[in-house]
Amino acid sequence: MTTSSAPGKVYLFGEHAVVYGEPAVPCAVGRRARVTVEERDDDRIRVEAEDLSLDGFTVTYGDDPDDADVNVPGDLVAAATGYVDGAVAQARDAADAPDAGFSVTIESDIPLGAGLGSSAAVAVAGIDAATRELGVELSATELADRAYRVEHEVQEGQASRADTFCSAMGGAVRVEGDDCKRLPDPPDLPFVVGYDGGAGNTGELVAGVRDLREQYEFAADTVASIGDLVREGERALRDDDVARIGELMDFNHGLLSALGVSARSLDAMVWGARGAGAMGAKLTGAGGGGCVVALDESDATLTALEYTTACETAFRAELDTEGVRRE
Ligand SMILES: Nc1ncnc2c1ncn2[C@@H]1O[C@H](COP(=O)(O)OP(=O)(O)O)[C@@H](O)[C@H]1O
Ligand SMILES: C[C@@](O)(CCOP(=O)(O)O)CC(=O)O
Ligand SMILES: [Mg+2]
Repeated sequence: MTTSSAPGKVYLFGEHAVVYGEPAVPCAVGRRARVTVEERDDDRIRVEAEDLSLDGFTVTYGDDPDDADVNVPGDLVAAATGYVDGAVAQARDAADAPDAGFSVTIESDIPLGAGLGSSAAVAVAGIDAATRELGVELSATELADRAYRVEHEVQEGQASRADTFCSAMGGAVRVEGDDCKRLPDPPDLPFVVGYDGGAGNTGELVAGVRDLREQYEFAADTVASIGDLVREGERALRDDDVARIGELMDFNHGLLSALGVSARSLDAMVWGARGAGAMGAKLTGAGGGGCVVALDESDATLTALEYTTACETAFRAELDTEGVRRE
């Protein structure tokens, strides 16, 4: 039995635009997905995922999800288990063990589909645990690359390396196309997260931005402007200028909103945070519902979010310098 964990993340800047080759800066935070894998003596996969939105289920299946001995349609199971299936496929490939079967248990304190990168954390931790269970050790960069391929496939060919690289390496990272690196000395940022209790569908939201970008030149310009904003943000990070970082987060939220990926609940939380004096506030990740991230050293933003109707829970998040971890 082998267990690995990997962190979720918040985007300081650059989600969505990063899919089109602009830079982005995600930061790993101290909420993790833990994946435990045990090799089976048959070729089946059994997944226990209490947090999955199919009301918590246990499912056993072979190659065909329609065989699943669970009382829900095969395509629903396939959608919900896409990242786990992808992780298993990557591990089988890496270990040259195409018929390996696994019992997989997932425990996570990252809300699902909320922009905190639960999918990347599950993919990274899942590949690491499953390959180690088969006696193969991959480096963090190999894990990041294989987890990226999983996200790329599940998100139907539209994914960046940002979430998976950040989850595998930890810390604050910079991703631009295939060029991924850790930022050497990021400032200490007082992250506050507000969560509306909902979720957005990453694949659909990414497709919505792609369509707008194809339809309108000014939407393509908006994506390019996010790239300019991220480059300005990198200068602010180098200068430890937290006030400017916050101002740029506000601007980034506006540009994401123009691209149609915000939501009433996300806007309400952003304005709740700003009203409480946060240095900056924006949605994080794909949007549509889920989380916002704000910067505030004091407790004012946390308290204001707790009193914002749209907000289900609010919490502080610390930068997690550790990526994938062998438990
Ligand atoms: N605890 C978990 N157990 C099983 N699968 C999970 C878990 N957390 C995340 N996932 C997978 O990741 C998907 C959510 O990923 P995504 O839509 O990209 O949102 P995000 O990455 O922002 O959380 C879920 O539908 C599920 O397939
Ligand atoms: C919208 C996007 O930039 C980030 C998605 O993040 P999340 O899955 O919502 O946590 C997509 C991507 O980079 O693959
Ligand atoms: Mg995701």
